[in-house]
Amino acid sequence: MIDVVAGLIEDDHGRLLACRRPPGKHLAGKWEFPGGKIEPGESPAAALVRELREELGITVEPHTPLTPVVHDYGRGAIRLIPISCRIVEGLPHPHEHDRIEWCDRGQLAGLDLAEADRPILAEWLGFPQK
Ligand SMILES: Nc1nc2c([nH]c(=O)n2[C@@H]2O[C@H](COP(=O)(O)OP(=O)(O)OP(=O)(O)O)[C@@H](O)[C@H]2O)c(=O)[nH]1
Repeated sequence: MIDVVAGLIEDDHGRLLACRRPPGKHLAGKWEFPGGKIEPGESPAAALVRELREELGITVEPHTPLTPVVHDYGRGAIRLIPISCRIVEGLPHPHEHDRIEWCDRGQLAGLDLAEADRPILAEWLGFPQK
């Protein structure tokens, strides 16, 4: 099982940052929540901070963990661990995605999201709006 952390980055308008996987990668063209594989001995929150620095050039503060999702795309199972977070420094620039987009609830519902991310988005959409 490979543990992967994914950040639900919320802005002040209640939107989430969605990122599109680039051509040539597994799940190219699918949208996801940015993050990546957790290294041995690393906590999910620490992995999230490290990955979002690398991928987007931002520093985040992890907040609430959501329910992890185990999924197999046919090449071994991943455990996707979602954590909501806020940006405390920097503006996101895509270093590893071909598009990034702040999405409101309607836009999120219409995204061609990676399969493992769908229950995560459903859980987040079920939270009361601020
Ligand atoms: N970062 C991230 N990965 C996700 C999400 N949803 C999802 O299924 N994944 C899958 O989790 C795995 C780890 O992703 P990654 O971004 O760290 O790794 P990668 O694409 O460089 O590695 P890979 O191509 O060897 O799998 C990938 O297979 C990716 O497709 C998500 O929301 N965020």
